[in-house]
Amino acid sequence: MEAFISRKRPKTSPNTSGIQENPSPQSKPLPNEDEGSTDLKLATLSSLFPTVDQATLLDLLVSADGSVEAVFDSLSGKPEVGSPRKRPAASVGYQTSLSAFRRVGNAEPGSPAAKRRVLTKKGQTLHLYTPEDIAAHTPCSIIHNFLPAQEADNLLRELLEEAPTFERQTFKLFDNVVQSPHSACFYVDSLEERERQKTEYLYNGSYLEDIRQITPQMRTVSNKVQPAVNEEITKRIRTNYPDGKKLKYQSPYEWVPNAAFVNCYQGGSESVGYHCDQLTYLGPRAIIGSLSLGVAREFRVRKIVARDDEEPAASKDQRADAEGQISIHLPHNSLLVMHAEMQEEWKHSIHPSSVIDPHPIAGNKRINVTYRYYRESFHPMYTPRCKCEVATVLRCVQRKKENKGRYMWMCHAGLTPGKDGCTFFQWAEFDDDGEPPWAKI
Ligand SMILES: O=C(O)CCC(=O)C(=O)O
Ligand SMILES: [Fe+2]
Repeated sequence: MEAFISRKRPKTSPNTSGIQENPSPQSKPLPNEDEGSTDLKLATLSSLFPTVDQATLLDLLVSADGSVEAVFDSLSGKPEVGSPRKRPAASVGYQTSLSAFRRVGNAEPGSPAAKRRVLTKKGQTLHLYTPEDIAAHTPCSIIHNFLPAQEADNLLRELLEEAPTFERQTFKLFDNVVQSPHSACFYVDSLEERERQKTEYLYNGSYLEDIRQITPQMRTVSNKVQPAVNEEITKRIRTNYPDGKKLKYQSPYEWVPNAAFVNCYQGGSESVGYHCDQLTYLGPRAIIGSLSLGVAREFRVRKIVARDDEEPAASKDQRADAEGQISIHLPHNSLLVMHAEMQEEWKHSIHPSSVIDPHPIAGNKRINVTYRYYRESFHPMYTPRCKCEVATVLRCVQRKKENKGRYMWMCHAGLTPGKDGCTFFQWAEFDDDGEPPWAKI
């Protein structure tokens, strides 16, 4: 079984704008290596169960790790698996929950142990659509149709007008200077903060020149994102974390968005590669609220696999693929919350796509607003400085088993194109709430 999920699915994006979507997207065929085998399996199952719709069969195939035999068993009346004929029709066209079909073994149904069963396999991609599946299998939660339709459309229109002046960020990757394969711009709450940002905060070793003040519409939306994200955080702690307690270093205080990166992806080829967001100004166990507008795209996540120092250096791809990846589908007007486990333990990306459904307002563009909480105690005037005389970056050890989860301050200048930087290194200490020692002084 090479791969089990086709990226094809019934075209079902909700049309919240009330405008007719273009029924014939101008899209190139997708060179999808998975397609043949999955389609063949679906066709086989369709011929065996002509009354069961294709979306249900695909759900079942996913939950059965691609085994036609297991799906056949399930549909032939095995007790663990609910009868798909009794399933209510999905109100929107997303995949209905996999959980109804999951065999939970000895774990209590719905318990974190049952939920956290690894569904992905080496080299494969598990596609998730429903809030239940996303919360159960990733460190994220999603709210579909987050804003009133008109408000989402208006914000999209406004940001589409701004987007042509956005720039591609440049950064240093090993010895090369590379450009991000999409454009972005940074927005902050006030003009004073804009000035502070321009002169005090480094990003990839440089000061940002184009920083804008959030628009009144962005502020209104931010005021709605704030309580929604806080509610999701509370829910996540209660249902997913050991003993229903926040994680060590996670802030117990309210999440207050005061800055936002707005990203624009024009066409399916624009993307962002696998990365973790910078914790330098957010602190450990940061939480991010990410609003998607326009064209629906795939947000892919994968867990970082730690390794021993003695282990022979496996190839990067081998390690990356060790647990497969998960694709979260982000439709227009969805709010994704990246929870406290995300930045330290997982990587995320926006996957390039050969096929997109044009959006009635945005055409081939996707706009994304990532709301962030810059914590005062992580202002660069407080954080350690290196020999280059600039504030350092905060990193978390992710791969080396020995120190996994420890934080460190490192020289920023090594990230600046044209600069080498120094070798400054200092372990970072925080209290249980993620506050640095100077916060108490
Ligand atoms: O476009 C997205 O949904 C994600 C963007 C992202 O990862 C970032 O801004 O750090
Ligand atoms: Fe990111």
